[in-house]
Amino acid sequence: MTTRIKICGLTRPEDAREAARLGADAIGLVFYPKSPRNVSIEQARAIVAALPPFVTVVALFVNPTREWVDEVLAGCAIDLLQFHGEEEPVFCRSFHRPYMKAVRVRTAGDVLDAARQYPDARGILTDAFVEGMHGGTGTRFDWGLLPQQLSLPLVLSGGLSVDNVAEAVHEVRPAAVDVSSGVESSKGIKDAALMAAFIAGVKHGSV
Ligand SMILES: O=C(O)c1ccccc1N[C@@H]1O[C@H](COP(=O)(O)O)[C@@H](O)[C@H]1O
Repeated sequence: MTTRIKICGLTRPEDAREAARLGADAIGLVFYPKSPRNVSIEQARAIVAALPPFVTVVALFVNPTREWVDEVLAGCAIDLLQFHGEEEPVFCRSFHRPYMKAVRVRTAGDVLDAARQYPDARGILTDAFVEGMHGGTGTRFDWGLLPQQLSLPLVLSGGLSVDNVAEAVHEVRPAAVDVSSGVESSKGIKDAALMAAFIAGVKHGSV
């Protein structure tokens, strides 16, 4: 199976265009005001308009209100929701859109528990646990905590970079990888050379 690639935390149309040109399957837009990568609906619309067809647009939220998710969905062409906080399953599914649930991994049971709790999610995204932060920290976690088998597709994230992504893909065999910090020159600004090397690393690790 091809390992799909999501580049998250874009804030500029030109970075989205470049990510797609290089072969990213999905891009992520952060709708979380506390993030340095937060975008407005207007910014998001401009980013989405820069994309060619067949690139999945993911909207990332952390404990949003229903009204905020509805406003984003009404204002911008979103394909998939990514919930990164403590959102309940009933909330995640209530938008009638495909969604992923993120889990910040501390114990071997965390990912299995999440798959049991969110059986209708399109995937479980695993991130590092960093006290007081919800994600996008550039921190990796112990991949040995991940289950060998999971009922849902596993999206590996958390501190992935050009230096470790081939090893990560080779070792974990995730359905997809998600990266933000590891391909940035500064927060929210993606580096074309790093994105290219990251995507090459995924391909290298997949063989
Ligand atoms: O990118 C952010 O600022 C962010 C904020 C709050 C929650 C999640 C966030 N990003 C996601 O975190 C993971 C790991 O990112 P990194 O590669 O370690 O920087 C990834 O899924 C991002 O989409």
